[in-house]
Amino acid sequence: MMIVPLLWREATRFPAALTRSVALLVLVFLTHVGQAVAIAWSMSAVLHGQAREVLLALSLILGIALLRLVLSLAQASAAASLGGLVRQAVRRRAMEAALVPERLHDTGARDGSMRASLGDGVDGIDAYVSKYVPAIVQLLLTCPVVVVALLWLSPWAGLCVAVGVVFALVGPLAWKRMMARRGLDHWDSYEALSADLLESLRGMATLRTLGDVSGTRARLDHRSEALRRATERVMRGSLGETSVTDAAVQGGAVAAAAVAITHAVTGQAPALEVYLILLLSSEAFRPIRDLSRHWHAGFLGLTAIPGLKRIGAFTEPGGPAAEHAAATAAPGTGDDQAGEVRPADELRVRGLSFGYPDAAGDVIHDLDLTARRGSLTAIVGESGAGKSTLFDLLLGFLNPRTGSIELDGRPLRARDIAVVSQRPVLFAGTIRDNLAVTGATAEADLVRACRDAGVLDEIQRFPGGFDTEVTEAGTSLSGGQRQRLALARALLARRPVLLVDEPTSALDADRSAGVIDTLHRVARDRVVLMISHRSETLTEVPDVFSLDSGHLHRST
Ligand SMILES: Nc1ncnc2c1ncn2[C@@H]1O[C@H](COP(=O)(O)OP(=O)(O)OP(=O)(O)O)[C@@H](O)[C@H]1O
Repeated sequence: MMIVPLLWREATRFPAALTRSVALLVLVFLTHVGQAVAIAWSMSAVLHGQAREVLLALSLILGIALLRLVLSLAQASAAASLGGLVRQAVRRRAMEAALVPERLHDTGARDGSMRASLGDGVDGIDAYVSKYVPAIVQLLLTCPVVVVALLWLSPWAGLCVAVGVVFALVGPLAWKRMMARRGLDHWDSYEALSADLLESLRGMATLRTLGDVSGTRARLDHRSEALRRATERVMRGSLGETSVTDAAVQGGAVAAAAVAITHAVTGQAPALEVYLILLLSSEAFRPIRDLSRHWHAGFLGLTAIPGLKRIGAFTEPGGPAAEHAAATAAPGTGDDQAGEVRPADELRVRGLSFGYPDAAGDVIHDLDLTARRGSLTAIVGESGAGKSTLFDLLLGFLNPRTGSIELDGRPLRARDIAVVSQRPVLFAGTIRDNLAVTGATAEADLVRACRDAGVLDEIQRFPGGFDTEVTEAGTSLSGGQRQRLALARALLARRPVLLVDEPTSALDADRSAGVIDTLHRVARDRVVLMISHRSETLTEVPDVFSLDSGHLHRST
């Protein structure tokens, strides 16, 4: 018996479903005990030639079997419903955490391992929670009752069974712990293979052009081999665990049977009692056999726990992630959604300093910046100067060591900001679907935003117009089209601050000038702050700052 408090807590979050599942399990077990008693009665009646009793006992056995069928079906359904509730809750929390990026660009999480945890990991804990947990409760409730009944019938037989039960529960603990340890390696291998496989599939074109297909195949083979070895190690541990449990169960039952036979031979007990000892001692071990079966089914869930913890599946909403999720909640739900942008005049950053925890010095040094509504503000800087870090600080993904960020004199909130990232993400669906994530659905709004973003002409040239399908990650559109569509989406979000990261990186000179014109226009009723590498596109921008190793200067 291995109790994992974290998963118990998940099961006890649904007390009604857990109680129903346990109660039905106990009833099913009672039908087994009842049937054992009826069989003992029928055999004793056969021995004594009591035809009427035999008939009665056989009818009872049949009735109990039918009752058990109904109860077993109800119990399976109760277990499925408990498992479903837990799965849903765990997945919901994981999704809530997953939908809050740690950084604008790189979150550090690998999609493949996330998928493995969210899919197979969550399914794995279902078996532990819906089957193993109720089976433990049932064992604790029923096993002592049967052992006491056996002690009453025959103290020696009861003692043999009691010792067998204790050994069956305690004996395999060391094996179970070893399996749990090996299981973690197994899960790590499984996650690593899933992550590598997904990345290889996504990057297949790049790998092919770099001539690394065979290298990738070798890496995947290596991962596969590691997973096979880890699986074998777990299976060896599992065999050991099963053998110890079986030895204790069989040993206890055989010893009790030997006591029963001795009673029969010496004539110490009537036939009915002998049969009862034989059958009940076997029934006493039934919950243990069930528990062992469910342990193997629920084992995958145990090994997935660290992965699930990493993605926040056991973290209650209410932490910083949830606050951020709430702050960036879907447009249409906040007070700043109705109608036009609720304007803000001034974004002011004062004395901002930040250093990464594992880095030697600060990346942003005592930075002051004011960006105003009405004119575009741009920040230029070399690669590594700290531009993305500054955006992550503005977005609240990183916490400054010192300094403040205010919008019109109050702290800047995540829901004040719309972002067009350097690598905009589009979702599988139509262009309209991608724009509708902002909550805006009116055709006139979509047309205006797309016109302002300079992408309307191209959309109208597609045969499907706004209903043209874009694939996952937007690969059916050009880089420039994706960027302008993302800009249209950000405009539809109606936030008072617009952050734009490298808006012209995927554009030719004409298009770049067009996008800068667009940003000038949208800056009339928003604070617009853009990052750029290309200072040559910023000749018309009045406020250009240059970021140099985390120090900000006004550009000349
Ligand atoms: N998670 C991190 N841990 C430690 N250092 C980091 C981390 N992320 C970024 N840095 C460092 O911080 C500095 C600023 O990085 P940042 O990504 O902000 O630069 P950037 O100006 O946006 O660069 P680019 O134009 O290439 O995107 C770099 O020296 C980078 O190596």
